[in-house]
This record gives sequence, structure tokens and C-alpha cells, in this order.
Amino acid sequence: MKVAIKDNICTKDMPTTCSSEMLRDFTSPFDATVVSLLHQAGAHIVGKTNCDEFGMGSLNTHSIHGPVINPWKSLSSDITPRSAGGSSGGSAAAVAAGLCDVALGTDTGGSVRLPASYCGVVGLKPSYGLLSRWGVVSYSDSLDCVGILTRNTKDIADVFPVLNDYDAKDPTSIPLPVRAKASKLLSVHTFSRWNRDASYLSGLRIGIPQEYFPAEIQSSVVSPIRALFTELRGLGATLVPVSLPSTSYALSAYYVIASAEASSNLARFTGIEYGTHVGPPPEADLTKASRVYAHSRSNGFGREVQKRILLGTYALSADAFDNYFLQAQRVRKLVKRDFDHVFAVPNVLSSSPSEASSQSKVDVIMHPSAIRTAPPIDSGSESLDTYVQDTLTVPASLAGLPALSVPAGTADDGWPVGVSVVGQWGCDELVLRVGEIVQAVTAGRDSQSSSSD
Ligand SMILES: NC(=O)C[C@H](N)C(=O)O
Repeated sequence: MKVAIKDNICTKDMPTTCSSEMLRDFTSPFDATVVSLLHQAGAHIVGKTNCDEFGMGSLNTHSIHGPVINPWKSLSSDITPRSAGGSSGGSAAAVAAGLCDVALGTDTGGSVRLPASYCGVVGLKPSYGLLSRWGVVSYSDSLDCVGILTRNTKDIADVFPVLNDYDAKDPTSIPLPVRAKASKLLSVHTFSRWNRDASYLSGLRIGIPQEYFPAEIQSSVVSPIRALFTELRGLGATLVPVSLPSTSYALSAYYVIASAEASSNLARFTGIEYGTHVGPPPEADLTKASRVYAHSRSNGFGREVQKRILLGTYALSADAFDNYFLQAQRVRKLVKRDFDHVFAVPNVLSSSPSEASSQSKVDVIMHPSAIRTAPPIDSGSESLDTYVQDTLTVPASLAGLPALSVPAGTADDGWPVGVSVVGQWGCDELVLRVGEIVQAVTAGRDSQSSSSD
């Protein structure tokens, strides 16, 4: 199996640049645990993939290697280069172009799911803490997850067990008894009602959250998703409208928390202990170490990374801590609670009880993965619009839930649309099983339309 690895995951026989000047010449002395596990399973690592610098971006335009161009061939005459999505854009593009069978990415707030949606491939962000992050360059420790991209959900289902193991070297790795308890709860609350081996869906309850169809969403993204919902109902699924009321606050909370954690994690890149040392300007006072650090950091980090370090440092300062960082943590709790209220499977990691009546509880939630199809590459990668691309992916990240983006057809512009299947913490197997059925349904639709052409 040919596997590509995102360039923020350490490999000892290939450089790991994080697409940053700061690590342009860095090669790790060790393999990340996920890379070692792939080697042990006989995978052939074919290369490293471009990404946004240190994983920060939604369009894969912040990179010393240049932007990643989406390989999807539009059926229309529109050939303006489009973004592959970020930050794991290189991984999604490599899979979509057939350069590898599987690619690893990382997903902090949507970095696997958004590129998967834009490039027409499948991308899994597993439950937080299941896949080891040892040897993955940290961006935001409480959110970062290693993710998997492939063309078929079935291939993710094959690779996921290879990587899904406790790792004592990662302090956030979830111990085996907790994983076992989550599997048991899934069996009791869902697999007792819905047969996981079936290709029909009767017994399965799918929640459709109204908040995931916001005003910003392109209407032509919604059409294939609505068509899919009708098809899933035809297979026996029960579709239940659900409400996740804190969703609209999630994006702001995410960018406060992620930037705050990034400012702390990236403090180690001083150009002395870690990172490229850029010689001081001629007028520098070399007795001041801070001047030497500042010069290396100003030249080693790109603009987006510098912006997040500044914002994150501010959010953690005494003046702003209560208003920004603490508020964001409160929102994070509310987002988690919203999910716990609607899922039939209880959250093994959380103490907040499910308050919904069993009638209204659901096994998975489904929603569009992104508010639009892949944007043109030059559409202002520094504007706030870029952050808005993450609107529908960040809530599952804040709550640490498994989320899978599966191709759901194309929009009016001929570019791919993804649908996300989200489950309770530890329900990755369920999410993958439902994703396989969704992909079979949409693939069947494609083959029907090509035979009638
Ligand atoms: N890393 C990610 O998940 C991408 C997200 N757009 C961010 O910049 O934080």
C-alpha cells in the first residue's frame, strides 16, 4: 500500500518542514509512532505532502512550497485553479490524483475533512486521543488529531485499526480500558438496534442539525446533501431534526483556543534551541537574547503563523484571559454538552448526562462538510473569509468527536461536495460503517447518471 505523510508528521528518512522556513532543513532523528506502525504493517511511504505552515490555514496557501492546486477536473469550462483545502491539502490532492492509496493528515479544526470535501475524497478525523500524536509537530494540543484520507471509506476502515492503539509516549493517548468501555456502550446503545454488517439502515437514527445550514452556505452545496438524506431514508434510516444551539459560537472559540495553544507550542522555535537560526541584523545588540530570537522568529515564521502567535499571546495575557480564553473554554463545554444531549450513546469521557428523551436521541449526525465548494486559489487567503470555511468542522473538533467527510456528489459548478458523519466519542467504527453505506449510495448515483448519458 502506497502511503503519503503530511509534512508535520516526523519521518526519519525524509525531511519534516511543516511548510515553514523555520524547519526548512529539518529531518527528524525518529519516526512518529503512526509512521512506525505503518512501516510495521508493510506500508510503502512514498513521500511527504505539502500543508499550511504548522497546520494553520484552510486553503493550503500558507506554505514555503507554494499553494496546493486541487486536482479535481471540473466538468465545466471553468479552469481557474482552485484550492485543495487546508491544512492537509497536499494529502487530499495526492489521494485524489492517485499518487498514493492512503495519506495521513492532521486535523485540528477541519484540516482533514475540509480538503477531503474540496478534493472529492474521504477523510477521517478520529476521536481525540485514539491515534498517537507522538512525533507530530504540535499546533494545538487539546485539538490536534492524526487523520486518514483515502478514495474509499473501506480503505480507511482497513488502516484505522493499524493506527488505533494506546501509546505510552503520548500523554493524551486514551488508555485501553476507556476505549473498551466506549466500544461496549456503542454495542449496547446502537449495534443492538442497528446491524453493523447490514447494507440497509433500518434501526439507525440520523440527526440533522438545523444550525449546520447557516446563511453563508452555498445553496448548490445543500441540494446533493438533501438528495442523499432522501436516499438514506429510502434505505430505512430515521432522520431526526436536532438542535445544537451553541454551534454559532464554536468558530470564534476555536480560533481563540487554537491560537493560544499555538503561541505556547511555537515558543520553542527560537532559532537557538529549535528552528532555523537567522543571523541578527547588523545593528542588533547581541547582549539581548530576545533580539536574536525576535529576528529568527520574524524571518522564520510566515505571516499567518505570526498573526496567530500574536493573537494567542494576547488571549493568554492578564488583560484578556477572562474575556477571551476563559469564555472560549466555556463555549467549548457548551458545544460538548450539545452533542452529549443528542447522542444515544453516552460519552464515556464526560460527566454531563444525556437529557434528551430516548425518542429524540440519534446514533450519528450528518451535515454538509463545508459551506461551499473549493474556492479559487487567489480568493484572498488572508481574509477572515478563510476562517469561515471551518464553520461546520470546528464543533466536532472542540468536542473531540469522530467525524468523517464522504463525497456526496457535485454542486452546480461541477466541483465536489462532502457530507460529514459525526458520532459520539469512541464511535469511530460506527461512523466508518455509516460512511461506507453513504459512499455506496452516492457512487451508485454517479454510475446511474453515467449509464444514462
Ligand atoms: N489545522 C486545522 O485544522 C485547520 C484550521 N483551518 C486552522 O487553521 O486551525
